[in-house]
Amino acid sequence: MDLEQLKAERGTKALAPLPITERELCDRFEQTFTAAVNDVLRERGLLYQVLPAGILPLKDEMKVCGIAFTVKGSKNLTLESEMEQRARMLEEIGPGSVVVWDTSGDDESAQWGEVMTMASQRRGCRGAIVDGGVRDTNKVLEQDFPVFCKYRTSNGMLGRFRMIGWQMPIQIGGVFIYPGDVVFGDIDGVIVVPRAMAYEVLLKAEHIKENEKAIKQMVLDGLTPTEVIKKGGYF
Ligand SMILES: O=C([O-])CC(=O)C(=O)O
Ligand SMILES: [Mg+2]
Repeated sequence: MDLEQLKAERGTKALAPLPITERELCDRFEQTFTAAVNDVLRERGLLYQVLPAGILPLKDEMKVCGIAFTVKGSKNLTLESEMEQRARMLEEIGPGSVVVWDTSGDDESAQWGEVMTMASQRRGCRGAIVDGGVRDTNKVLEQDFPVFCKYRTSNGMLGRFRMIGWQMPIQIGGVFIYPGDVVFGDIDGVIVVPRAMAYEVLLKAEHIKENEKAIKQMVLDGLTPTEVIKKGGYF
């Protein structure tokens, strides 16, 4: 076993350079849709980039793309320095990020709420994706901040759950997420695009969006599904 090789593979990698700014990249992804991005990743043989289907937006209209700021935690009854630790995490969130929570499968606590929304939004955060819970839901909704979660609960995480760390590799369902990856969520759920291929995937997703306009026009023009396929269309 080559431990050094494994460490290099799993460790936090230097961020792969992008040919456009992160902001433009994420804004342009948000003009596409997750199904298009999914089709591009499928062509590359990446079939498992989607977070578990139960992680959905608080509102159907919510859409977010951002740079993954990863957080990991688990059920834990200890309280010592929990608030200070959480404050440190929130203060490290950078502009353009989306906070992504690996909760080790938690099913009872809220890892996100009203005040965390306010604090992270002030730091330029674009949204939060939680494989866990959200509370203060009405107050989060008022802030027009996209949040994707598995459930809603009044259970604050203090004394029930705590962070193990942040900006580390995480795993949600079968998906590995590294800090700096591109995460994109809409009404169909959340997909993770490895950073090194993000620009290329964006261009292809934009192409799919354009191409599907022509396919939809064929259907509107009265072509049968068989005729659509013969003309290069698909569903
Ligand atoms: O500790 C929590 O559960 C989060 C919370 O209520 C908030 O951010 O307002
Ligand atoms: Mg609160």
